[in-house]
Amino acid sequence: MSMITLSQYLKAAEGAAGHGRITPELSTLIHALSGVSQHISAAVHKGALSGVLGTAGTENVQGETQKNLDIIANDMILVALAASGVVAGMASEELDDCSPVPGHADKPYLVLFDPLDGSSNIDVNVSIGTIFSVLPNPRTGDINNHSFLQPGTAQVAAGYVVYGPQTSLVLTFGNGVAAFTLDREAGEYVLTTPAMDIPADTKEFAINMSNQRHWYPPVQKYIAELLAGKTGERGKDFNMRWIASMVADVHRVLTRGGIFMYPKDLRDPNKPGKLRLMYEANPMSFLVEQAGGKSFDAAQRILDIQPTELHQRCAVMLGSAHEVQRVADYHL
Ligand SMILES: O=P(O)(O)OC[C@H]1O[C@](O)(COP(=O)(O)O)[C@@H](O)[C@@H]1O
Ligand SMILES: [Mg+2]
Ligand SMILES: [Mg+2]
Repeated sequence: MSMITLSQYLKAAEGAAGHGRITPELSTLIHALSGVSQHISAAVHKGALSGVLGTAGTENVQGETQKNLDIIANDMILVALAASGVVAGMASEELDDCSPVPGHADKPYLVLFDPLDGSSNIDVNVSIGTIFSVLPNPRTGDINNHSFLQPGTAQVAAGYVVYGPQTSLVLTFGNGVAAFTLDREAGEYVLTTPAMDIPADTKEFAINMSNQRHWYPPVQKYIAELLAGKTGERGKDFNMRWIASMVADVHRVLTRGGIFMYPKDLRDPNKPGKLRLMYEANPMSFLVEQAGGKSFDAAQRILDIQPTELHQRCAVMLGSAHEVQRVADYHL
């Protein structure tokens, strides 16, 4: 089997004709993310030996307790992307406001990221990840929070790295989805799945069942149908998985199909779901659609949402097309 490295893949994309073509600057940006993710992966791999576990004792803008690794990964990505020379500004789950790169307001790209997704899993040795979304710089002067408020359809690239039994990088430029596996000894990612493809049908769902009593009726109805199994109206048994790292749950969906849901619920009308639109839902929705799946908040396509705030939340239902369509129809 001839091996294609990430560098070779990016070179080929720079030289491609038409839709698959990427700019050399975008290639540089992905190289920077690939490099820093290898450092994060190495730290995660060493765990307690690298001193990255534990809680930092601070809170982020959403009032969530920060883990040491949340802050370490955030700082590493900020430094790497600023040094790439192609990024005008960044926004992160761990920063209240965006971080413009001084003197680079004219550079072509803005990047939003969740530096460490699945924080509750860091200390218990379960898969975690980094999620990123790349937007064009609107070049309207200085970079501020408003520069980032573009719908998901504007993304020029998106992806994630999952730090699991293997470290995998999954990437889209809007021309399909490719997955790479980190070869730790060689220090590079190698293409292992050139075209991820989510089957339209599935027998697997992912939702935090402990929130069941808070769900709205359409989600209650849909999940009840799945739980009824063979003797219910769906006529088949469904299995359930919930890793509680979106990146790992979505990686499973991209690998073998399934539906992943984090619905909004009745608890707090000012909190429309748990997941963040700009650096969780949008990049994952771009990947899922590019792999043939669907992604909705309730009944609206997530990529069409016009954001109004950097850290806004939204409901998420994504994955196998027929299942996502079915639960979306219950919301109409
Ligand atoms: O604890 P819960 O309610 O199951 O939530 C799990 C969800 O929260 C998240 O961990 C939020 O991400 P962060 O760790 O980046 O805050 C998602 O990855 C995951 O899907
Ligand atoms: Mg997250
Ligand atoms: Mg996070």
